[in-house]
Order: sequence, then structure tokens, then C-alpha cells
Amino acid sequence: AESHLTVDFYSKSCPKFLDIIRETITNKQISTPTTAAAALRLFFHDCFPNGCDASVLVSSTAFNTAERDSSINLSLPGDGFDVVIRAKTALELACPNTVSCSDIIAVAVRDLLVTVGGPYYEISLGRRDSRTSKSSLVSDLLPLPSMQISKLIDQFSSRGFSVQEMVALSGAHTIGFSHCKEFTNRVNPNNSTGYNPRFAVALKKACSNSKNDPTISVFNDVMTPNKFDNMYFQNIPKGLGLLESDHGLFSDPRTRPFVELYARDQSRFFNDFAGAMQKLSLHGVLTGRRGEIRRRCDAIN
Ligand code: HEM
Ligand SMILES: [Ca+2]
Ligand SMILES: [Ca+2]
Repeated sequence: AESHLTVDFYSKSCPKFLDIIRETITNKQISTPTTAAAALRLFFHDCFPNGCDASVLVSSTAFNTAERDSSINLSLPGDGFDVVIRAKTALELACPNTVSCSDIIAVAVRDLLVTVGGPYYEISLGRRDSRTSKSSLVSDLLPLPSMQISKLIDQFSSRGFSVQEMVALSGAHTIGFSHCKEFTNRVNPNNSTGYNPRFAVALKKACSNSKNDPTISVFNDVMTPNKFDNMYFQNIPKGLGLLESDHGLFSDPRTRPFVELYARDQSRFFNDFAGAMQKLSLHGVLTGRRGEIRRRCDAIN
């Protein structure tokens, strides 16, 4: 299907496509700096289970519980959805019924990553949007921090991603947040979970009230939380990886060499991350007569 995608897909039908997205994401990122991480995770949760088809953007109705209401997606931040909706609104004014929500999110994420220091890569266009979104179909298809590295490797390889690509993509955790419940089971300093002891104490303190306030969250990358860089990989060997799955990449001999490689060579990380993001952005896309151009990103036509 990817062969139908082209970088100049909208050059005649919507020549301002790239400009409109860039303006939207710039304004949004300046007013709400968490947007880049929010949109990146949203894109991963769209593409990885069932293809980059904007199925994750659809709202539930009285007749259908959509993907975004599956338990793993409930923590997807509103600002990721919002930046796509804003771009769609502007694009519908400029070129009605032309641009898919799945193309908007792919380009918005690419451009947002550049604003926080990440690498640029080309995005081919012409994706179409799903006509369905079912909560029940995604729950087992996304990774959890509690999964063993073998399980994560299987999950990625069953979608065509190598171990190296999985490690490179995990470098996305160089930005953004995690809620306390995603890692507090690790924070007990009595069991040897690989945390730097002072980091464990700090996390325990930060999350001490999280039972009462489940919105409390912590930076994924304590050193440079808002900058897209290779610090995530430098942190992990020091016991500063936040999630069990982050730390696990260093414990397992299959993934550890790539953590070490990316920790010492940021340009290798950027190169491999960009390549893996391009691959992710082609995963399971709908083209030609399949799918539809949604009028609203949150509802099937
Ligand atoms: C390798 C397996 C992975 C696991 C187990 C995992 C798990 C998680 C968890 C539990 C969170 C915290 C969510 C919250 O509390 O709100 C998170 C955040 C995040 N994840 Fe992952 N993730 C994985 C891979 C990826 C990949 C491949 C990407 C993108 C390419 C990604 C992008 C992000 C981003 C950007 C955030 C921060 C979101 C924000 O700040 O709003 N993750 N991840
Ligand atoms: Ca999808
Ligand atoms: Ca960082």
C-alpha cells in the first residue's frame, strides 16, 4: 500500500497543506509545550496496533466504544487530539474534503519533533482514514511497561520492526511524562529494580500523594525532559530510566548494545529514529478506494 503514497500528494489539491500544519503546530507548541510528546504518543497508539488510519481519533458513540476509550488509551493527552483538530479545521477552510486526518497527524508529529530538537524526515502522503474504531481490538496490541523484553521484541517484530528499530523508537521517551501508577510498583527501594537509589527516593516523594491525585506525573527523561536528544539512552545505564521497560532495554543482552550505541552517538540515534518513524508512518496505511477522507477527525463520516 505504501507505494501509493507520494510526498507531493497535496501539491495541486491543497498547496498550503504543509504551511497550514506548520503554522498550527507552532502556535500550539508555543502555548502548550507538552504538545509534541502528546502527539507523538498519540501517533504511536494510532499506527502500531492497526495502521496509521486515524482510528485512535474517533470518539465513542452510544453504539460503539472507540479505541480512545480502551484502558491503555485513556491517558492519551487531550493536547495531541487538539493539535490535529485545529489543523483539520484550518485545512477544511482552505481545501474542503481533501486532506485526511491520518496524513495530518503524521506531518504534525514530524514538525512538532523538529520544534523540540528532533530530526527531520520526509513523510509520504495519501493515507486515508478508517471507517471503524473498536476499543476491543487494540488493548492487547500495545506495549505495557510491565512486559518482559522478550514480549516487547515479539510485539514489535510481529509488526515488522527489528530489535534495533524498537530501541530507536523507545528513544521517544526522551520527552514527555508518565503517570505515577505506571512505575510506582518499581519505586520500593527494598527490591532491586535497577533504579539509582537517589532517583528512587525522589520518585517516591514525587508520587507520595498519587493515590489521592492520579494526575501526578513525572518526566520520562529527568535530565532534558523537553528536548529531543539522546539523553534517554545516557540515563538508562545510570539507573535513571523511568519505566521498567526503559530499564529493561539495558538489562537484556539483545537490546543493550543499541542503548550503548545511541548513548554515545546522537547522530546514529537521530538517523535510526527518523528511519523507524518513517516506517511506523507507513504501517498499515489505507490508500486508493479504501477508507475515507473524514470530515471531522473525531467521527466516521
Ligand atoms: C517499547 C514499549 C513502550 C512502552 C512499554 C511504553 C509505555 C509508555 C507509558 C506507560 C507511558 C506513560 C503514559 C502516561 O502515563 O500518560 C508512555 C509515554 C510516552 N510514550 Fe511510550 N511506550 C513504549 C514505546 C513508545 C514508542 C515506540 C513511542 C513513540 C514512537 C512512545 C512515545 C511516548 C511518548 C512521547 C510518551 C510521553 C507522552 C506524554 O508526555 O504525554 N512510546 N509510554
Ligand atoms: Ca490506527
Ligand atoms: Ca531529552
